[in-house]
Amino acid sequence: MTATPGAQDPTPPDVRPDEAPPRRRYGTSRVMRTPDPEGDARKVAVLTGALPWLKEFHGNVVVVKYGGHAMVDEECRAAFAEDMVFLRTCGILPVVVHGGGPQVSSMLSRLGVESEFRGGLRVTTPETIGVVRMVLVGQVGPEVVGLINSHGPLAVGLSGEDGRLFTAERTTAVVDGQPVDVGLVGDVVEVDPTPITALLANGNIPVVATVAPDKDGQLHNVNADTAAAALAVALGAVKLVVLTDVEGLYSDWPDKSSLVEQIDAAELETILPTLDAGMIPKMAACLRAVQGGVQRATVVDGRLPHALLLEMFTTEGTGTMVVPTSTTEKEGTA
Ligand SMILES: Nc1ncnc2c1ncn2[C@@H]1O[C@H](COP(=O)(O)OP(=O)(O)O)[C@@H](O)[C@H]1O
Ligand SMILES: CC(=O)N[C@@H](CCC(=O)OP(=O)(O)O)C(=O)O
Repeated sequence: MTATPGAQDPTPPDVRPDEAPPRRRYGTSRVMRTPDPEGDARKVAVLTGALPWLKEFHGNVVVVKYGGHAMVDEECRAAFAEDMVFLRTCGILPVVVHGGGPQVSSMLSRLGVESEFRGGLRVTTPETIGVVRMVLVGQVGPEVVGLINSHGPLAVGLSGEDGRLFTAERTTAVVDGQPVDVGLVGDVVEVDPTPITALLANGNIPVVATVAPDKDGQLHNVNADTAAAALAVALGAVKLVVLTDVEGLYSDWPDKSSLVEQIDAAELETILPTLDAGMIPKMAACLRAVQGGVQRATVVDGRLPHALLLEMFTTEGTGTMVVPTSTTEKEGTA
């Protein structure tokens, strides 16, 4: 894969929230606060605790994969949009790669086409690739852009086709260790990050839909986890955060007490062939990201409002964090 790293903009333009909070008034109308030293101490601890992470991420690219299953309810969707504007306002450079698998499946079912997945990848035919593009680029993408822009007019949508952001190459799924044909499904073999770096330099939040042409112009369906990892590597991102509909990776799925808090690349590579369905492309993407130089890749529960902020700005973090091989710390790895 060819890539141009180092897309960071160390001096992002001043990005202001759309409205300043109301000022407390002094003078004749006195504000009578109920004393709450414990509450105040907690607030101060949260704010000062975030400082090391704000410093670490400032001016750096963070790729956020927003899965179709994480776009669950209004509260979570609004929290996601607020979080993106929060990051940008702090001088961090979020790049959103969105999914939309459930939305594609629901459109196909309305058209009388049953969805089939193998090894976590949708079997995509010349007839259905148009529907995939229509839903991802024409429906889900604009919805995510609109959501973010209702909290600050920063988001701009594009797809792997725009400015030749992605070049795809036909790939196969892996089922029981064997390659299986899934039709017009691609892997990202080349990234030209110019359209993204231009948007970042302009203070925008790029929102990427994951269809991409191959070198002959044939459109392919690219799994959004896969595309997010390729983009994170190409942009030299410090972090990949994958928002989904589980707490993280369970070592003994579906046993909910088996959540993995941290796993290194070597260990993940060993267990990857044993994983199921949607977790295959997700964990393969995290592995690809850290092996490609991204410092941390984390799978986070997108059903919890602001889980992304918890993950990024607290020492404990949340979800499952993938770290490069031989990094063993948990403390201090938000
Ligand atoms: N070991 C595992 N740990 C957690 N989830 C798993 C595991 N194996 C399979 N899954 C399934 O993978 C799903 C997440 O993948 P997917 O549905 O593709 O999400 P998204 O739309 O966010 O990309 C979970 O909802 C869960 O049902
Ligand atoms: C090849 C392949 O499987 N493409 C995915 C693209 C969307 C996606 O990845 O959406 P989620 O992140 O919501 O699962 C699909 O057609 O469903």
